[in-house]
Amino acid sequence: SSKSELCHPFTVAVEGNVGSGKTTFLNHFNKYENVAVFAEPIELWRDCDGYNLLDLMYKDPKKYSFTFQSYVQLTMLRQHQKKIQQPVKLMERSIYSARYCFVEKMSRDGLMAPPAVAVIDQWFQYVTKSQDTNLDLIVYLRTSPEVAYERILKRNRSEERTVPFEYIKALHEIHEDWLMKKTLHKCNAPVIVLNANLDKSVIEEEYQKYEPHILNLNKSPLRA
Ligand SMILES: Cc1cc2cn([C@H]3C[C@H](O)[C@@H](CO)O3)c(=O)nc2[nH]1
Repeated sequence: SSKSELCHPFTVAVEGNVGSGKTTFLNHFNKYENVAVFAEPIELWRDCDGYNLLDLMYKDPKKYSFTFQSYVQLTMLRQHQKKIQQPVKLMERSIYSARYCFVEKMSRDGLMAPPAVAVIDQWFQYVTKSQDTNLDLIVYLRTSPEVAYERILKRNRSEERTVPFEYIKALHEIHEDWLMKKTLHKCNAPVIVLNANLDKSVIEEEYQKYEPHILNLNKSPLRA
């Protein structure tokens, strides 16, 4: 592979609501040796120097949203910066969904005070301008909020037990604004949209449809 590939591999972020099937998607691509897969560093969020920041955030969002999202931004930066040998890097979410979806939501809900949002945003602006966090492709696992919520209940992650449907519905709308309507902030890369409502039994075909794009096999630009 050329030197340039080693500096900046073809970087794909899979984005989507909570419960949109990102882990299933990542597992499908784990089998390709040309792809380095980076799941969300949720275990770091559950144990930052012994503190489960994810649990603290859900239990007392007003008090811990800034703390949690500040750490999320750091851990996502580290994922963007990780050097790999493979030509393709596939990440679960990105520093962009951290800022544009989750910080956005907490700001709108008044769970993160404006001064805290300002500090997170200053860091976000500095980091995305001074580091190579560029994405070459976003894969949007698009679900209905109902399907996403159903999966959250089935998965039954302990920290998510108190998450109300309204939160998932609002996060869905924010993802739609960002990735479909493109009215929320600028979108940093071409977006391919998958129908992630499909059941696990048939969704592999949906993945296969886009494998050439995700594995960067077509050198031609994305067809509209
Ligand atoms: C980038 C990013 C991921 C992310 C996940 N989360 C929450 C949603 C899920 O309940 C859990 C795992 O994705 O963490 C969050 O609040 N803020 C986030 N920011």
